Amino acid sequence: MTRTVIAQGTFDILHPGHVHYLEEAAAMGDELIVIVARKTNVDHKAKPICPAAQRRDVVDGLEAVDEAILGHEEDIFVPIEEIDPDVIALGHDQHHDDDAIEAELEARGVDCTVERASAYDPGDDDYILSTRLIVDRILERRG
Ligand SMILES: Cc1cc2nc3c(=O)[nH]c(=O)nc-3n(C[C@H](O)[C@H](O)[C@H](O)COP(=O)(O)O)c2cc1C
Ligand SMILES: Nc1ncnc2c1ncn2[C@@H]1O[C@H](COP(=O)(O)OP(=O)(O)OP(=O)(O)O)[C@@H](O)[C@H]1O
Repeated sequence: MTRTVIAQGTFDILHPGHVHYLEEAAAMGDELIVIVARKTNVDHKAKPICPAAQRRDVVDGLEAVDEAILGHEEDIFVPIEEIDPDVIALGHDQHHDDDAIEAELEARGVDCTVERASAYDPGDDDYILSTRLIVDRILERRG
């Protein structure tokens, strides 16, 4: 049986931290589906610069990813119910609470484990491993 893994995030300006996260998530199963967040659901930080369809298309092009889809606008558990995954891979710094997600999955009858991916360590202090920090650097150098 195919073991399906879900990863999720904004993926506005891609960097090697994203690649690491998605490769680690893919290694948790046989198939990786990525849910790309809608702008309306990005409310804990600055809104993404790139349109949702563009962010989805770039993530979809990564080797580790079998399919990238746009998230639901209102209820983030609707795609999860439809896909019925075996694993949800949370990013190392994703603000979601593991226990709260597990409780919601149980309430909706989705039998799925929740795992945390690790932070990427490239062994090089020059790497910029955050969309926000890339934007800050652009403004500093080109603004
Ligand atoms: C299990 C799970 C499912 C999600 N599904 C959706 C979704 O359907 N639509 C959406 O806009 N955001 C969804 N999100 C939320 C975003 O992927 C994301 O966590 C947040 O909006 C952006 O923050 P981040 O990039 O810092 O993680 C989901 C998050 C989790 C943990
Ligand atoms: N350096 C990193 N190492 C491992 N995973 C990462 C790293 N950066 C981002 N991720 C993961 O990639 C997913 C999507 O990240 P997101 O789109 O929020 O980018 P971000 O660079 O963390 O954004 P920002 O810095 O603007 O908050 C999240 O699950 C996040 O944990």
